[in-house]
Amino acid sequence: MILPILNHGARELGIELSDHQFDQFEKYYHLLFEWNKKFNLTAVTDYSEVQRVHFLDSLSLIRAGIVPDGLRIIDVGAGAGFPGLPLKIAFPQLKLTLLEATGKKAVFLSETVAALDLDGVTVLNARAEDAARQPEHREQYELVVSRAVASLDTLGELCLSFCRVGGTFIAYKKGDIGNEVDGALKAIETLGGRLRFIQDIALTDLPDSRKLVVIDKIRHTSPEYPRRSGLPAKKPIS
Ligand SMILES: C[S@@+](CC[C@H](N)C(=O)[O-])C[C@H]1O[C@@H](n2cnc3c(N)ncnc32)[C@H](O)[C@@H]1O
Repeated sequence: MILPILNHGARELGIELSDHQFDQFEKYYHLLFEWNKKFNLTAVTDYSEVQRVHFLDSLSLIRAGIVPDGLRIIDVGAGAGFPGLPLKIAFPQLKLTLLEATGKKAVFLSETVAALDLDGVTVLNARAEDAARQPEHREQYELVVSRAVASLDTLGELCLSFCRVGGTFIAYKKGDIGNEVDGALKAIETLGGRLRFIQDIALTDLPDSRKLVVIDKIRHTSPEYPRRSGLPAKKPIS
C-alpha cells in the first residue's frame, strides 16, 4: 500500500521508503483513527491530511541537514507520536525515547510501538521537568526534537537539559516566529545552547511556512534547570 502524499513528499526530501515502511505508516494511520474515536489524540484524522501535516512534517527534519539514523533521540511532548514515530519508521536504526506527560497518550504510544513491531523505542510517561533530572536521560541524547508543545523560551528549558554537549535540539515551528525566536535567545544561552539557523521547509505538499529551529548544545546545562514542573511555562527565562 503506497500512501501517495507521503510517497511524493518523502521523495522530495530524498527519503526512499520500502513497502514494509509504507505498511507501517498505513497501520499507524488506522490506529490513530480508531483511538481518536475514544480519545482526543489529534484534530487531524483525514487520510491525506495525516500524511501531510503529521507524517511528512515529521520527516522534514532532514531539511536541517541531519540524517537521524543511529542517533539517540528524544521527542519531548510526543502526543500521538509526532515527530518521533514517523522518524523511527523511516530511519529504523535510531534509538528513540517518546516522552509524554498524559497517561492515555503514553498508552497509545506503547500500543502503537508494539503493533508496528518497532524495536529500540522507549515510551516514558512523565513530565519533561522531572525526566530531565534523571541521570539516564539528563544530557544523554544526541538529538532532541519537539513539535507544538510550548513557545521557544519555555521549550528550551524543557528540552536542552536532555541534549548532550555537541548534540542538537530541533524545534518544529510554523508561521512568523521572528519575535518568538528573539525572545528565546537569552533562555537558550542560559541553558547552554546556541541558535545555529532556522530552516524553511518549503515542500510542495507543505506550503504553510513550516520551519525548523536548529540549536546547538555548546555547554552543560546548569543543575538548577529545568525548574520545577510548570515553572518553565509560567515564568519563562528572560
Ligand atoms: C499539542 S500536543 C503536540 C503533540 C505532538 N508533538 C504533535 O506535534 O502532534 C503537546 C503535547 O505535549 C505534552 N506536554 C506538554 N507539556 C509537557 C511536559 N512538560 N512534559 C511532557 N509532555 C508535555 C502534552 O501532554 C501534549 O500531548
